[in-house]
Amino acid sequence: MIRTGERYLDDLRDGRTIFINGEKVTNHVDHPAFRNAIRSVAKLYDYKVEHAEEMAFRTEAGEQKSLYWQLPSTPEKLIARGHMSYEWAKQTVGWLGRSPDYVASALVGMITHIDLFESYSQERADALRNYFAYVSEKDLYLTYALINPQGDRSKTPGEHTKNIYHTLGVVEKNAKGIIVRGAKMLSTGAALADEVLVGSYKPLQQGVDERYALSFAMPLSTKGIKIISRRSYELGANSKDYPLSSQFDENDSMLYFDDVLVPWERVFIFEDIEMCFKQMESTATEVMMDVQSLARYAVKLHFLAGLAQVMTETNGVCQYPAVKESLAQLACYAMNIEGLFNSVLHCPKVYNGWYIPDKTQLCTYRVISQSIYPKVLETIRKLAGGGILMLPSSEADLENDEILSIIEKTQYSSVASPVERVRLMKLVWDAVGSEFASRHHQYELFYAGASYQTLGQLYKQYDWGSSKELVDKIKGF
Ligand SMILES: Cc1cc2nc3c(=O)[nH]c(=O)nc-3n(C[C@H](O)[C@H](O)[C@H](O)COP(=O)(O)OP(=O)(O)OC[C@H]3O[C@@H](n4cnc5c(N)ncnc54)[C@H](O)[C@@H]3O)c2cc1C
Repeated sequence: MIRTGERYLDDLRDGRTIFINGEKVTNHVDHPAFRNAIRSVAKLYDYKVEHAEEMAFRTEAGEQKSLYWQLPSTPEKLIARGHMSYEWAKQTVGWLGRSPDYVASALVGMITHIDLFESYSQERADALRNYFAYVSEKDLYLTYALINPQGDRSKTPGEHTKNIYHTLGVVEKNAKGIIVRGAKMLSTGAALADEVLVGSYKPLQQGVDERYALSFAMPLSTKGIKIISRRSYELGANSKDYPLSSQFDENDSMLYFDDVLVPWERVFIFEDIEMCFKQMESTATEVMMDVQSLARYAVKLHFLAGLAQVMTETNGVCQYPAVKESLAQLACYAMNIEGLFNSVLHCPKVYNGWYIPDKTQLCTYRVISQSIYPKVLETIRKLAGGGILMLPSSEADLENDEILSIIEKTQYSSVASPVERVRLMKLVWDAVGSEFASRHHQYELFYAGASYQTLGQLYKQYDWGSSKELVDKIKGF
């Protein structure tokens, strides 16, 4: 089936344990801290149903499924899923990092490498295959939690001797499954998704850290899973004052597992450090997710370039050569990423008959995206000047006749009305200066790993041999 927005909202009323602002929330779907972002996701589901021709496929059994569950058995299928992510990203103008196609793609990347899981354990591979069939059939929305809480980064989790369950680990195993306890650092979308996929992606030490070397998936409503939400940016955010925060705050939460039973049929890796590493490094997990990231990031950069252009038109500065250069720089960043997106879709590598995006190109994307984003923000801030602060405190000011009359006299633009100008500048602030914007800055810098990691991956992946051959060629003359 392909899920509708309504079905998603109904399913999400699952009684999960979620805390925010000192409160245990009972109905998070309608709670003012989460409800708008949840409805933005519901709209994505509806958009997909309305565009099922391009966003869904039929299985051999004739069943209709969302396109992000389709395995890339032909080059066209890889291209189609990339275009689907791009279309979806356009619906949120690139501000929802973890739309449901993100972690679904990670699972697809594991299934294309199911042989690796089979060589590790037939039972665990069967669990993964059955889980994939289940979530794709129900069209569930997954988040993931890979990274361990920082604690002391000079130590591995097992060396946190004051509390070895600071990090999520196994307490015991029994005939039914495993009992796990401890935290995962962040799970973006934990308030929005149905289930969480857990993995481990920080160095673990053989003989010390086996209890943390796990991968499994569970519904977020499972007894014992406690979702500790960060501050909500949509809470109290008027859509006119905060047009992005109020709709697309996808939330990041710490997940605490308070002695949670994970049945064996949901365990994909058990106490195996090498396999945890391979799950991310030797499958298509990351590269399949990265296709969604690239699509979203390209759309976001196009949006930001467009926003800067409209802002400079409104301020009457867009004709200055220096301003045009800054705008061209923004267009250049957007086109650079757009080009990489197209290249990734059209230059796959073949593995076991699957068309897999090229890892070197995607490692390059991660590095470039981290270095571009701060520059984009700085460019827009420099173009903005003080106009993004010379603004009424809130929409309420526009409803006060005395203040409105002053706003109408002072928010001058040759191309926009005073109120249009206020609304535009509020949008710019929400994109580059608000707490939501700041969180996005941090997201783009870290969601794919810290820069020492992304650069390290690219260093490992790059074809140094071919580069050196070029050097040898010229050395010979
Ligand atoms: C907004 C946001 C959303 C996120 N969502 C998710 C999510 O949904 N799921 C998930 O699993 N994770 C998520 N993350 C976590 C993200 O994957 C991590 O932030 C990232 O992997 C980096 O790990 P860290 O934060 O522990 O930083 P650390 O590893 O602690 O690194 C922080 C800094 O310390 C220094 N440093 C640390 N170790 C080294 C070293 N060995 N060598 C050199 N320098 C070092 C570097 O300066 C580095 O930038 C999210 C993060 C953010 C910011």
